[in-house]
Amino acid sequence: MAATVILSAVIGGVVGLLFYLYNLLLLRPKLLRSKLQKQGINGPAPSFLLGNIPEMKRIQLQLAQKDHNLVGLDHDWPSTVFPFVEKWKNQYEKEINSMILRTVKQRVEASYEKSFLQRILEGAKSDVLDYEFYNGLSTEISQNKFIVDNCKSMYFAGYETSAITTSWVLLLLAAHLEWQARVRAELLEVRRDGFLDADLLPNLKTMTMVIQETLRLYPPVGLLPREALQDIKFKDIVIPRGMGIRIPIAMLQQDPHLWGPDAHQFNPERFAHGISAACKIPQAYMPFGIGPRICAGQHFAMTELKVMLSLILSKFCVSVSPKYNHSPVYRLVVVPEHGIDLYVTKI
Ligand code: HEM
Repeated sequence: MAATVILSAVIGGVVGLLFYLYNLLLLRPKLLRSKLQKQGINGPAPSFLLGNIPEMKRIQLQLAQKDHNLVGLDHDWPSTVFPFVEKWKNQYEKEINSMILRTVKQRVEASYEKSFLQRILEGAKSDVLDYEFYNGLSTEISQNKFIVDNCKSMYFAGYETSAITTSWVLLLLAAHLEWQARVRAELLEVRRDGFLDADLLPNLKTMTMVIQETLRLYPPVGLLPREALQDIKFKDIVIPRGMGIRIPIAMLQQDPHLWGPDAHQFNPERFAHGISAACKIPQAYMPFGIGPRICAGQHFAMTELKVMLSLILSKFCVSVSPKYNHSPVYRLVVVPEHGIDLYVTKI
C-alpha cells in the first residue's frame, strides 16, 4: 500500500514537472507569442514601412520565428527567479546584435549610394564615441555597439509608432465618414493627374489635421520619461536630483481646460489654424515629445503617414465592423486591445 502511494506520488511529481516544463518552455511562450502577434507586436511588418530596409524586415521575421521563448519569458518570468533566463536573454541579445552588424556591413558593402546606414557607420568612426557611455570599451567593441544601438533605436522608435498611428487614423476615419470623404476629396483634388509626388504632400491640409487630431487622441507614446539632473524648484514643488518624472502626454492632450469641452471628441477642425490656435498652451500638444530629445523622425513619420494613407484611401473606403470593441490600452505604445476590425470596400 505504502509502495503504491509512493509510486503514485513519484509519477504525479514527474507528470507535474513535465507539464510545468511544457507550459514554461512551449505552451506559454506560444500563447503569449500569438497574443502579441495579434496585437501586431513582432509580427511581420508591412512591406511599405520597411520597404527601404528589407534587411530589417528579414531580421524581424527571423526573430519572430526564433525568439518565442524570449518573448514569453521576457514578459512573464523574471530572470531573478530563473537565472537561466538571463543566460538565454544574453545569448539572444548576442545573436541579435551580430545579425544586425552582419546585415549592416553586407548592405553597406553592396551599396554605393549614401545611405542612412552608411551615415551610422561614419558616425561610429567619428569622435562621437568619446561619450562616457563607451569609456573603457575597446574601439572595435564601442564602434559595433554604437552601430547596433543606433539600428535598434531607429527600428524601435520608428516602426510601431507609425504603424499604430495609421491604424488609429483609419479607425477614426471609418467612424467619421464625413472626414473620410473630405480627406479623399482633397486627395483627388491635389493629385489632379492621378500621381501624388513628394512636392504635393504639404498640400494635404485636411489629412494633416486628421493625423494631428489622431495623434492628440491616441499618442503612441502616452508617457514621456525624464530624470531631473539637478535639484529643480518649480513654483512650490521641489524636484530633487535623480527623481524620475513622467510627462502624461495622453492626459495633457485631452484636458478640457486646454482644449475646450470637446477635448475627448474627434474634431480635426480644431487644427485648421495650426496648433497654437487649437490649444490654450500649445506646448501641451507633444505627440513627438518636446525639447532637445524631440522625435528625430517626426517629419519622416508625417510624410510616411501621408503617403500610406493616400495609397489606402485613394483605393478603399473603410467603415467600422460591428465586431470592433473599443479598448485603447497602454502597452509599449497605445494600442487597441482587441485589434481594429474594419470593413474595407474597393472604390
Ligand atoms: C507617429 C510616429 C511617431 C511618434 C508619435 C513618435 C514619437 C516619439 C516620441 C514621443 C519620442 C520621445 C521624444 C522625447 O523624449 O521628447 C520619440 C523619439 C524618437 N523617435 Fe519618434 N515617433 C514617431 C516616429 C518615428 C520615426 C518614423 C522615427 C525614425 C525613422 C523615429 C525616431 C525617433 C528617435 C531616433 C527618437 C529618439 C530621439 C532622441 O532621444 O534624441 N520616430 N519619438
